Amino acid sequence: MSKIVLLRHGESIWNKENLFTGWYDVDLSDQGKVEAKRAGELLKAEGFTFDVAFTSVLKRAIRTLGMALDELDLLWIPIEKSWKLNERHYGALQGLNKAQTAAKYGDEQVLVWRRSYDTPPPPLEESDPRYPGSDPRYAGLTKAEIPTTECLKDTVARVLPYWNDTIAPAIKSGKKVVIAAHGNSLRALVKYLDGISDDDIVGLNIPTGIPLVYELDAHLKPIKNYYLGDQAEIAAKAAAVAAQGKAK
Ligand SMILES: O=C(O)[C@H](O)COP(=O)(O)O
Repeated sequence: MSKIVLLRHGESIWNKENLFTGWYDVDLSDQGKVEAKRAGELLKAEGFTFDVAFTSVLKRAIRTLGMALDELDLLWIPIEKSWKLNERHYGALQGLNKAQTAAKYGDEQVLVWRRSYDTPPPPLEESDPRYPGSDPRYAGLTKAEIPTTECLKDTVARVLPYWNDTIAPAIKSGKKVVIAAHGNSLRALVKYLDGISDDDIVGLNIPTGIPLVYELDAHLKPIKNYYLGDQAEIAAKAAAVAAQGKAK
């Protein structure tokens, strides 16, 4: 049996302001830093240790991982960063306020953009300053790999090969693994691990800064999964994520 930990970054400044973020590289809010430290404390209290860590190329996930590893005195372990663990690209919605977008287009439309499996948000033009094509961290990507928008299906299509080619072999070799990533790149992974249907994934919301433990069998099939911490508080945090896309 292997145990892995999935960790969504702590609250970011744009989470706090309720803005669609995607590939925008925003830092943690003060609350997000508290959450990241707390995640490390929880992992330490439960006796977790790690041999290798995987994260995205976005600072909110990298910083969360660093702060959690610092609590565990594991800042020295190898950290592999990949764009394949980035947040889902939010296309032309990036930078817009979620509640205001719902007030303009309706709660239902925003739910489709946020949570449907295969309907992407409106795309960016390549001339848009938000297009990631000239960002040096994506210099190694092919044109086809650089998104102008993504639905969850598109995110699964990059997260899953990274899981299969890089993360799963590390787990199978006996390494203890932590993955610090994002709400939707982790939804992509959880959908795959738990075999969640395209319809049911709409209802899955992952709270910020809470360690999600998966116990896996020898074939890396989940035996069980659970969040560390106060379960009522975690459920309230997940419900708050769901409510971010409502006009109110
Ligand atoms: O990119 C974002 O805005 C968030 O990290 C995830 O947003 P969502 O919960 O609206 O999909």
